[in-house]
Amino acid sequence: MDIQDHNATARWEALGSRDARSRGTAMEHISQEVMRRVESIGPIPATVPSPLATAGHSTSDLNDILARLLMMSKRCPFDDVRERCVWLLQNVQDLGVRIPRTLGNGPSRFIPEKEILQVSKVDPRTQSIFEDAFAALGRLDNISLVMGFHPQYLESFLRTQHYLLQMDGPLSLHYRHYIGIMAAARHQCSYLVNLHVNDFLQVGGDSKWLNGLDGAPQKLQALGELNKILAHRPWLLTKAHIEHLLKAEEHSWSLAELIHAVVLLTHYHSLASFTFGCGITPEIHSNGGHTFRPPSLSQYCVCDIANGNGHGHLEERRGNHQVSEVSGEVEVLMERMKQLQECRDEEEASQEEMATRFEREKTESMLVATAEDEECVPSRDVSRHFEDPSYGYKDFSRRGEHVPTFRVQDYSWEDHGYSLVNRLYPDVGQLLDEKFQMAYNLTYNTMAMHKDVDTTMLRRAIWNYIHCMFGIRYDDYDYGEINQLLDRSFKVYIKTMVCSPEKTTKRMYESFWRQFQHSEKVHVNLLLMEARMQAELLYALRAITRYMT
Ligand SMILES: CC(C)C[C@H](N)C(=O)O
Repeated sequence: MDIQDHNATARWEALGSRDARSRGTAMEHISQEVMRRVESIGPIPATVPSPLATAGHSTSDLNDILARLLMMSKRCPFDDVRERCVWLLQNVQDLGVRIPRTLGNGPSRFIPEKEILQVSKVDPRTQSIFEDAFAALGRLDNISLVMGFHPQYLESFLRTQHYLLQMDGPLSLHYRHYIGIMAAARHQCSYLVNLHVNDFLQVGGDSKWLNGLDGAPQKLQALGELNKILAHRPWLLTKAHIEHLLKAEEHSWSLAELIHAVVLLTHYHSLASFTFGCGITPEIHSNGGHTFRPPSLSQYCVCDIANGNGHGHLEERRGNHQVSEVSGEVEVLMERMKQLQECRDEEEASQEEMATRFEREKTESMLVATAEDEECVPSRDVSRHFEDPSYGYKDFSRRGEHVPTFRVQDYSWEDHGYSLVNRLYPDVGQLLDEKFQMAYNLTYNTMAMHKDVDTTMLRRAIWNYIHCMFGIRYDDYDYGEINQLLDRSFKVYIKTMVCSPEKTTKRMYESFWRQFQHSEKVHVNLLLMEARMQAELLYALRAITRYMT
């Protein structure tokens, strides 16, 4: 059974059906084919180092199937399918074939697996969100599992993503996934690149395009420039860039197509931020998610070690020591919030003073160092084909760069961006708006162990700080608050995660907000991701509006 084979694919997809009978039939077919395939290879003693290597070409298909079964046995939200997959893997193993096991410890390198929701133990609402996600894409990915800390948000996120990728829209399906690949590759996010390479091939995309942007149609090649600017310096976008895409004679984009592309690009840039910010691990069934080797070998991935992520235990121990040093951190922060609240009512700074505070914060944010100097291991996956040597990442260091100020009074999401998107790509403006609001307003009124706290001020500071890094200014916000509420290590994390997400390390994740819950750090990631997406969108939409008028 070839995994790309159409019938086979349909059968895997049927495992996501809500109807238990269809799932049962699909599972029956899969079981028979797996067993047939195993028998055709013949019983292989488990002592042979790579048991399937001797059996030639067909083994890689079998390996893929086994990896997929392993993924299903852990991640399928339907109990019956999970149980059958475990049973099937056991049977295959009994025949003397080595089955894969998962590498790593769950969906995130930063968050212990036991703290993340288990598909088998969720409340009914989350269960149904997981089932929908599974039915739509035939998987429940690690991103969704980690977002599962915030089911309300997850629902809105998945609804939007489903609409952008699978529902009626200006762009064809393979274009959508290809644009996702281009965007994720800008940040060397092999996790997202791998996911969408699979999807791209599944919807009939041409594998030649995967050799790099040169292999893709000119129309997509032309999007490369927009992709780069949006990802790294969106304030440089002008109407000339838009005109270039819309007026290219043969390979031109329609306005509606361009909006679709822009939304996809910004969605995947910011999702790459989330992926690195939460240390999302490779999916079980893709490269790096499982291994056929026995335990003890390949404990660490070389790249983890190089990134300072290989010393889990050591860091944990060190972490415990630090807890005593930082106790009180939350209380100090809460005290500051209280004071700011009180002062707010007293003094009003002048307009000039407010503008100066913004400029100061913006300039300072440029100077916050990311992990630029740390060695970064070049990734060896498909994303390297998309790199453009003329646009090295070093060039994108924002240190000391002048970013012009963008006044929300002149162009805002609510008054301008939203309606432009809705006009050209119906419903998407609405979906994005709901998602932004969801992220912006989400609160449980908690701060670490404290309950009944109004965290508005803190969440506002985070959102506005990200927009400030992009030069976006709200006239009525006092940027002096940011310095009171966000400390240095938090700013380093934010800057890295937003500007060069691939450089986020476990150490950075651990060194900010040490007393907060993991769910709160994921919450922070949602704010960062959505604020970044909105900032990029604002620049792109403003350029489009300027072109149109
Ligand atoms: C990001 C956190 C400060 C959010 C906080 N736990 C809340 O419920 O509002």
